[in-house]
Amino acid sequence: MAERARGEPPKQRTGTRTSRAGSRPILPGVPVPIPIPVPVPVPVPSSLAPQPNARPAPRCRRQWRRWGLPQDGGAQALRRRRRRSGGGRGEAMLRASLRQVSAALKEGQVTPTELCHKCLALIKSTKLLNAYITVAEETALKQAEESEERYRRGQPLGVLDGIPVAVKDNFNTAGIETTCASNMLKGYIPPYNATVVQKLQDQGAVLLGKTNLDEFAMGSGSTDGVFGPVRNPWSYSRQYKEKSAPKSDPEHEEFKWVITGGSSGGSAAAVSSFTCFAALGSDTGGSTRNPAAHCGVVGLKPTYGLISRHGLIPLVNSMDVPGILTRCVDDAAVVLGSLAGHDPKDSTTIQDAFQPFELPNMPDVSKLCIGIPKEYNAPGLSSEILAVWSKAADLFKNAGAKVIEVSLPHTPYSIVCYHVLCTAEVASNMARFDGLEYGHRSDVNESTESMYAATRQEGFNDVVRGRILSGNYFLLKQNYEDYFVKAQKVRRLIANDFVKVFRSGVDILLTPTTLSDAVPYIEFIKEDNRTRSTQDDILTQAANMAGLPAISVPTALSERGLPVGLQFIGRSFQEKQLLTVAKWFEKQVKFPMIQLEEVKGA
Ligand SMILES: NC(=O)C[C@H](N)C(=O)O
Repeated sequence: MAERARGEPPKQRTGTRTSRAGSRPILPGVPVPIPIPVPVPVPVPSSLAPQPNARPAPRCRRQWRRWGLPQDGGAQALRRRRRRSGGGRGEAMLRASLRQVSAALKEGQVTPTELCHKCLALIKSTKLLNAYITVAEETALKQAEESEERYRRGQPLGVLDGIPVAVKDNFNTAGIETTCASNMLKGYIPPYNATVVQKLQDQGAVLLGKTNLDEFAMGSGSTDGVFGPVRNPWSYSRQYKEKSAPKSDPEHEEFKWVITGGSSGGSAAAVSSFTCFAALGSDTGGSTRNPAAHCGVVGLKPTYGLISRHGLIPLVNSMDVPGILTRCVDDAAVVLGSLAGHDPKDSTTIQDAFQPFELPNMPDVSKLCIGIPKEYNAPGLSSEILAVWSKAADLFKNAGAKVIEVSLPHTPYSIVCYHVLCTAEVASNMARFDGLEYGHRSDVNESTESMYAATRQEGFNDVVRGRILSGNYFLLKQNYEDYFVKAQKVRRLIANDFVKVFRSGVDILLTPTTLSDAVPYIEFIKEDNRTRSTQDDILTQAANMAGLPAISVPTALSERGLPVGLQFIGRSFQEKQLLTVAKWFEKQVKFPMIQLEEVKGA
């Protein structure tokens, strides 16, 4: 039976409603004006050093050390790492990439059970991060033993055989509690696996547990779940502590830590803190890419329809996709290969079988056209992120790619449009939680109506109830045309913007993922985090409304010593091209991983 690791209860939010920009409240229904981009001179973060000759980075020991990328499938490099780290079996493995650890498992350098024990121990010692809601220790060890048996007997192996993974707690897992971080579903043990969970297990993955999130994935902070907020592992990094952790704030000592972003913050923190090698998130308006950017990991949102949603507890059916969080782009390609393809249980999935692909070792971007959408220089974008973005564009130019400014003119409407469509679908999706079919049922029983009302009052937090209220308002007969139908039309315009740009010859769009680096929790709860969340999604929502694939790649460390990610958006079902460009970029920027010792001290 699954054992739970839970954090403190959510803290009360206080304070006034202001936007991140500090001055510009964003009201539903009011389109956001786009400012003329003003170039601001800012220091270039050192981890994004200019690369005048954009040759692919040499595949040398130094590069491997920084990135942990495999040179020989990874086994040889892992042996070296183990020697350097004093020979601790498993310990050095934790920082390895999924591909490296897979090679090490095949070479017998480590066994699935050793690896599983190491991950479980690290989950315990990093409990403060609150990344996991449920740690499925028994199930994980059983799966690891089964995998070990397959290795021992020389049986056919899956691509993820013996590799510890984690899954966001809004995917159904047979026999393991699935809560959506909500009182409504506490204690719910699904009788079946989501298709993606089943596919992970079919490939031999070891499921360590279920990761924390905002209630029903509504939010961009991972602060709004019933099991408490998730802490960003980078809060404990040397860089952050030296550069910006508030020095004296005894009253709020425990809130120096920064948020992970969300809503898949638990998954991002789990991958970033080395407790698993890959994790599933979900992405409806940016919930995989946003926390990936804040936690310094790769976050892939695939094309809508490429991966089955069956068993993912729905938020916005027309936009939800399972997301993939890994430590490098190559790993994201491996996980994508094991999840993608038609599912008879989800009629929105592609009909064709998906051909898993390997990314080229030396990606070449010199023949590509990279589009820089000017509207993504949105209100509230920090000057530091603007600088990282423009530096990244220079990298592509220096590599011989054509880099042009493009316009996606309807982007400013995406927040409003998303708000109407999201809440309308939320209102309809949440109707099933009525105290009869699933989850919580109130003791109030004077009448059916009072039971319904009390169940939903006790079961949902105010973010969820707020969205249900807005959604029902937009769906009222007298409002439907003015809001829902109009938003559908705007969604089409937003999608058409992308079509036009890609038809004009642009291969990939390059944008920031978030408006700023992660903020301390204490600051986050002082402001109205819903306004902040809404704003934060402006750079990611449009890809969901257009159904396009997008990936956030960790790029630089901010002045405060926190990760900054950039986003690439590709054409529908062109994941191979998208990931190839992302891999090239990843090799150029050499983003530093956090140290295992720093995380352990969390
Ligand atoms: N899962 C998501 O992408 C949700 C999105 N951040 C929202 O609050 O609607």
